[in-house]
Amino acid sequence: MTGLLLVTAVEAEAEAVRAGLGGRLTVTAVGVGPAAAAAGTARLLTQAEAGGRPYQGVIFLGIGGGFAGRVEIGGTAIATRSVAADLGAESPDGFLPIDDLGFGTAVAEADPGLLAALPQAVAGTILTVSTVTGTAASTEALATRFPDAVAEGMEGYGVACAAAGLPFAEVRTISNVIGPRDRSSWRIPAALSALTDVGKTLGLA
Ligand SMILES: O=C(O)c1cccc(C(=O)CC[C@H]2O[C@@H](n3cnc4c(=O)[nH]cnc43)[C@H](O)[C@@H]2O)c1
Repeated sequence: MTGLLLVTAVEAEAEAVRAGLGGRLTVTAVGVGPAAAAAGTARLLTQAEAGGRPYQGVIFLGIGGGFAGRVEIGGTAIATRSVAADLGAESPDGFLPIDDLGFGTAVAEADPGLLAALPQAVAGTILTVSTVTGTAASTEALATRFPDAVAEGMEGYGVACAAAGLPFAEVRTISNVIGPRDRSSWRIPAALSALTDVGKTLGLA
């Protein structure tokens, strides 16, 4: 596929994707968290537009946490939608997303055309969080609010906002189970290897 902007959060993820792409597309690290990733993506899109070679779509690729029983470590999750899980307001009656506050939407739908170019994988909602989930209580709260959520990361919704109407998709390869924080249990090499496999699929599309 030509004209696609591929972005990751960090350089190690970009290198992993590049290893699979075989030079057929470029991939750029745009920063960790929704704000940095949105700003970095917007800059790349603006530069391409100014250079007369606008992108036709944006795919975010990165490692992420997976909900237990929904996706395996080393597996791949594809977002049917990217949802900013902590964008809204707390209330005594529970969390209120910005959709309920009248400030737009916390939901970015994936583009069906881009999904068709991605490998077969576990599909579902991928949550965007500014704080990595790290307790049993917050994991349970998210799993209850989002029964179809398969994974979480820190950039997807931000990148989708920067894409501003361009086709968008998010891919997460799973480095860790979402739950009580235990950094020693993260399997980053397995997740990076899976990102290389995703890159191979994209390089052939
Ligand atoms: O330490 C390393 O070698 C290394 C290599 C590649 C990536 C990393 C990161 O820590 C990337 C930060 C990135 O990870 C995403 N992430 C991963 N697991 C979760 C999670 O459980 N909840 C939320 N985000 C997660 C996140 O999108 C960060 O951008 C380290």
